[in-house]
Amino acid sequence: MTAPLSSSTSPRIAVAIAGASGRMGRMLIEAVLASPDLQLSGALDAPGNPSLGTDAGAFLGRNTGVQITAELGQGLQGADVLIDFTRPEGTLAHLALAAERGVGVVIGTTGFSDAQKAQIRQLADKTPVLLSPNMSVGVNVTFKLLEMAAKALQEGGYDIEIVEAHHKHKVDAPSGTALKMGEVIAEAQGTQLADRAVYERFGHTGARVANSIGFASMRGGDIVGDHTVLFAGDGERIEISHKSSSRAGYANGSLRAARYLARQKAGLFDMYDVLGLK
Ligand SMILES: NC(=O)C1=CN([C@@H]2O[C@H](COP(=O)(O)OP(=O)(O)OC[C@H]3O[C@@H](n4cnc5c(N)ncnc54)[C@H](OP(=O)(O)O)[C@@H]3O)[C@@H](O)[C@H]2O)C=CC1
Ligand SMILES: O=C(O)C1=N[C@H](C(=O)O)C[C@H](O)C1
Repeated sequence: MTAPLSSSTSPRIAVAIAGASGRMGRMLIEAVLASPDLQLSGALDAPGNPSLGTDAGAFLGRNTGVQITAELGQGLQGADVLIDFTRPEGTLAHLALAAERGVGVVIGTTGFSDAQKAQIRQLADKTPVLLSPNMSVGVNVTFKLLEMAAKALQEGGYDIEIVEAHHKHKVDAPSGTALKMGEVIAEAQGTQLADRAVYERFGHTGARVANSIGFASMRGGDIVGDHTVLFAGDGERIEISHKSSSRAGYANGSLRAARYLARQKAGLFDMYDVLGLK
């Protein structure tokens, strides 16, 4: 299963990647292959994907000996941890088999419904699962800054707006990160995002609803991921922004999450656990 490293007594962590030919899948394969403590054990992609049957390292001109497959059992063979950046329905199918086999799952996929999140929580009773809409260290530190700002700015009538921009291929809006920012802020103020979120404005909207949290999404070109939270008061405004210029931060965070999950028993975790921010 996992081959020992020649220079170390610890066995390498066997990592499978789902969404292997996607934007994140490729970043993750490259990052795993560059990590001496990790071993690529499997690569999954969607049925019908043109990459099926090819070597997972072919896009790098490398032969890894791991073929991309749509057969879940084969993709999870020998894995300690699966890292999944696909779509909600794919992730849930992967997680169901991983939970049966006790394989840990790092979930980067966004766009889950509340019912799908409940299924993830249930399956996390059987295997360690880490769910985070953003694996980058910087974004998770930004969540903490927002927690502090939301508490400090609760009085004084500060209006809160969350603006995000992503590449033209992104299929969900608002981004998972923007929604999480809204949840963090609402919770820090002792409220629920569902009671405050305004996702659309068009036409004669009337004046801004007091205490609402507004969302706006832009899509275009190759923007990796920008998020800004605006706290707009009378006579001043505060903006807290994070901008990703590369997907490497997401991949590196995911590998840290995989190393963390490999040491856990069943349960649901997030990047605060990995980064010690709880
Ligand atoms: N948490 C984080 O830090 C980050 C999260 N994301 C999220 O990760 C996800 C993937 O993003 P990205 O890599 O840009 O997307 P891509 O579209 O580039 O890649 C998705 C991959 O998953 C495959 N796939 C799609 N549907 C299924 C399915 N039902 N079962 C199995 N495989 C499937 C796709 O195959 P095919 O093309 O054949 O459909 C493709 O190979 C998104 O939800 C995105 O929001 C992205 C970046 C960072
Ligand atoms: O689809 C993307 O690209 C990204 N998705 C995540 C999200 O929805 O928040 C994370 C990051 O912003 C990139």
